[in-house]
Amino acid sequence: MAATQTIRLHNKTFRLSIPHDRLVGAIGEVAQRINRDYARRECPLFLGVLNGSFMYMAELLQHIDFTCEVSFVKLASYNGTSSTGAVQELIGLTNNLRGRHIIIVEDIVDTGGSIEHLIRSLIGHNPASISVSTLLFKPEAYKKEHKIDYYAMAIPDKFIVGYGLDYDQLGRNLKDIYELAAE
Ligand SMILES: O=P(O)(O)OC[C@H]1O[C@H](OP(=O)(O)OP(=O)(O)O)[C@H](O)[C@@H]1O
Ligand code: HPA
Repeated sequence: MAATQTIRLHNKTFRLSIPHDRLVGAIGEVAQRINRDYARRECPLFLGVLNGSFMYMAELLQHIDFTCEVSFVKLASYNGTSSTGAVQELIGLTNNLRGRHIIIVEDIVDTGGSIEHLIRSLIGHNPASISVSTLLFKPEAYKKEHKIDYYAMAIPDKFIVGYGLDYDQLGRNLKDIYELAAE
């Protein structure tokens, strides 16, 4: 069924930006790169960042062909459509990370504040390696130095929802990605 062209969430209108089949195609391609790079590493750990990463994680892992573990942590930094700048504490980490190869799984890297905070916390656990995988990357908004190793798609600096991403908690269930329409 064709995707709806515009939707309303709370008081805002969003228009269709990236249809589901393009997301899935791009995830398949990035998964093949991860498969090549990690084929010889001992049981890598995919570490998803909740809430937004759940859809990307579910699709990505169906394309991963090496033995791996999966876990999730939580950070929260956003209110409404702009960053509060205050990244909160990392919660939910129960794995022993010493000597592990960690692949962080994010729905979006925007300013980079969240992954910078997460990477700093993870380094303290002495993992063997850390890489970043994200469904979407906003290069024009990115303010940090850490390399974004695996991104399925680079997108313009516009607020988006769908496929795990929310506007004030709504829109995460949408199959497609929508961008905020000018009022
Ligand atoms: O690169 P940044 O500017 O830090 O933005 C990216 C982060 O913001 C969103 O999380 P949010 O804190 O909104 O939590 P959520 O996943 O529960 O929506 C998103 O899931 C990333 O984790
Ligand atoms: O564009 C976005 N949409 C939803 N959540 C986000 N978190 C960072 N950037 C975004």
